[in-house]
Amino acid sequence: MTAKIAIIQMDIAFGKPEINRKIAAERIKEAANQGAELVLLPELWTTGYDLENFTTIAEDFHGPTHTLLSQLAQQYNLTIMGSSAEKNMEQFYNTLVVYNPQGKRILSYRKAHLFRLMNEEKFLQSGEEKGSFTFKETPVAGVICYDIRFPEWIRTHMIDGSRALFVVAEWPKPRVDHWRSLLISRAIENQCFVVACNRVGSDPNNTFGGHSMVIDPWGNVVAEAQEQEEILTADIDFSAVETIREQIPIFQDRRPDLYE
Ligand SMILES: NC(=O)CCC(=O)C(=O)O
Repeated sequence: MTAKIAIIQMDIAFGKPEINRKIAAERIKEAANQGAELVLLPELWTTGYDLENFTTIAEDFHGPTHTLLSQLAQQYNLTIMGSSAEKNMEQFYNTLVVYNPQGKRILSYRKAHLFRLMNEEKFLQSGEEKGSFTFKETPVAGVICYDIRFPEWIRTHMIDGSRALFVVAEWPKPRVDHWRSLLISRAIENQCFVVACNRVGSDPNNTFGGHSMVIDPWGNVVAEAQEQEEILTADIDFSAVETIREQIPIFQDRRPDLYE
């Protein structure tokens, strides 16, 4: 099973969902014209880290961001994913959603590991559920930014059979070497594709590093953006995962009796 993936590496207008929705809709159209079947938007792509204003700009699943994603997914026959500010019963979450080509929301994954350096724990609740879903009949998973520093969390998704890990992020430029190394490590140790979308530009507190990437299950970087806005595309062939898992059968050779 093969798929064309598009990563929308974009700047984000701080606390301005309407502007971000307009720009993202244009980029999604461009990606669709390039033949993309799955489009990845960054972490908190509608608001950025304007956490203090989440009381007014966060949305439930009936809000304009979700209506737009559902409509665009159907219009362009695409799967679309990205995280945004979720409001639920006066609680707030950083939530990754996936809309399928029928416009149905098939995943809502709340970020499990909140990042203190960007004050998430002061404003947000963390999630408890995994980010597993199915894309083109293939089990895959999605997580959010800081989550990639927790290999044990990623492994729980891979033990369930995932063939690809999708990551959305707002990862600051000073740690972009960590971003690259962590993503490559997650691909090698889990023998899966890693498809990762970071933002570019700045907010009042950080400058973000870009370097969105597609990595194959051997750990080769098959596509990588630089530090400007860009639509990065790649074709991925999920059968490569089986080939590598047969060559070095780590999932058979694990010793959970020693470490679980
Ligand atoms: N938005 C985030 O979770 C950032 C994570 C990060 O920068 C890190 O170094 O980890």
